[in-house]
Amino acid sequence: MDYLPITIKIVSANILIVGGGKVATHKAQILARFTTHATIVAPEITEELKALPFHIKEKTFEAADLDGVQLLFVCTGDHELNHHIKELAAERHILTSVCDDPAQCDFISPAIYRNDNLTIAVGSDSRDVKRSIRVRNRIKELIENGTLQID
Ligand SMILES: C[C@@]1(CC(=O)O)c2cc3[nH]c(cc4nc(cc5[nH]c(cc(n2)[C@H]1CCC(=O)O)[C@@](C)(CC(=O)O)[C@@H]5CCC(=O)O)C(CC(=O)O)=C4CCC(=O)O)c(CCC(=O)O)c3CC(=O)O
Ligand SMILES: NC(=O)C1=CN([C@@H]2O[C@H](COP(=O)(O)OP(=O)(O)OC[C@H]3O[C@@H](n4cnc5c(N)ncnc54)[C@H](O)[C@@H]3O)[C@@H](O)[C@H]2O)C=CC1
Repeated sequence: MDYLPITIKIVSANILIVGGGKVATHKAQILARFTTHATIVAPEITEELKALPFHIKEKTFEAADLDGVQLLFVCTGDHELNHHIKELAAERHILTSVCDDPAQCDFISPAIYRNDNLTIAVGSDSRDVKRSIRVRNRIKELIENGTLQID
């Protein structure tokens, strides 16, 4: 067990997503349910991502983009670049998640079901993300069809 499940107050945190493709978009869409305060940096950014209320920097990543960042999602499609960004972030003690390398993640994102203030977060210690999604979906279904009472 390498991961402690905690919930982090992010309302005024400086969050950066590097990458603007499919994965960055799904991370940003989930993040947008919790905050309007985040920055995206990538030379190519999807229209769905641009539609979110985040600060968009349409350019190649530079080390200076890490200035003041507290929580970092590294989501480019380039494995070597992701690794390099993680190293720069580690020097700056920034909590970092690397989308294509669980072993490099300081934190990992669970599959979330949220109902008002109740959050159910399912994780597999990064071992089996499809299982986490499956179990979250089952819990959601049981709650929404009334089989599992949460009140
Ligand atoms: C370790 C972790 C790190 C992290 O990203 O935090 C990680 C890593 C990887 N994911 C991969 C694949 C996919 N991940 C998703 C989706 C989600 N991934 C999420 C979490 C995590 N993913 C963390 C582990 C959590 C745990 O402990 O179980 C979710 C739950 C939460 C979120 O992203 O916020 C979110 C669901 C959101 C929702 O439904 O609400 C989909 C489906 C989709 O995209 O639709 C696919 C395609 C699957 C397919 O192949 O069908 C690959 C292989 C890439 C490859 O092989 O190329 C890696 C890398 C690897 O494992 O090596
Ligand atoms: N953690 C997760 O949940 C998942 C992770 N993955 C992994 O995520 C990785 C990314 O996949 P996609 O988003 O589909 O790739 P993609 O090709 O759609 O997007 C790549 C993004 O990286 C950006 N980029 C490239 N060079 C850059 C630079 N120098 N600076 C800043 N941004 C740069 C591009 O502009 C583009 O926006 C893959 O390696 C895949 O294995 C895939 C599915 C889910």
